[in-house]
Amino acid sequence: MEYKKPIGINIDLETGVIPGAKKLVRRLSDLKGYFLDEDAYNELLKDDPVVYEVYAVEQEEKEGDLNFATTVLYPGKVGKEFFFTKGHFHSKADRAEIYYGIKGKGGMLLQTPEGEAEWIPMGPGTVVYVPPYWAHRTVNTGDEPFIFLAVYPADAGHDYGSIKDKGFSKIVIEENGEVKVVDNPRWKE
Ligand SMILES: O=P(O)(O)OC[C@H]1O[C@H](O)[C@H](O)[C@@H](O)[C@@H]1O
Ligand SMILES: [Fe+2]
Repeated sequence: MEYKKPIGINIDLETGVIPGAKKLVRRLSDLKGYFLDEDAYNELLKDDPVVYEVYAVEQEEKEGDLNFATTVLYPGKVGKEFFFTKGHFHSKADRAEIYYGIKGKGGMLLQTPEGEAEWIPMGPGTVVYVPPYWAHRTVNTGDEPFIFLAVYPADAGHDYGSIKDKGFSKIVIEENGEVKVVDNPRWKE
């Protein structure tokens, strides 16, 4: 039997960087069609800001193994809508996930395949259990980077399809200086 080497690694709690991890950068241009306000999107696209970065330590897609990743989700808005991650179901839909808030302020939108949504506010120290079958998207509702850790089965995979096409049934916006979770006017059943 060949055993893998254990890993012990320090996350930089200020920047979210995991040394040696694979880095993924998502800019606004990678999120075409995701935000409601297309005029605001196109205006901001001139600068094409980085919306989030992911530092992932991933294993082969095998049952029983675990991946982990930090995400640095930058503050910002497209119109009234706060910056968010794309959001996904797992390709193996029954795979669960754990998130742990490290820095900044935000939350998670979760949604069943039938479109029932939940909002869980997150800050440093918040643990979120994402049950099997729930799509999940994180949102930065603050004015500094929102940084968190996620631990997920190595064979979970990402299924972006239906969220890309239909979005979430709720959106997270700023109105009169307040964070509000409201119905998505463009939500399609
Ligand atoms: O893949 P997104 O929905 O864009 O979210 C960005 C990333 O957030 C977390 O770090 C998850 O652990 C990753 O699996 C995911 O890729
Ligand atoms: Fe996930």
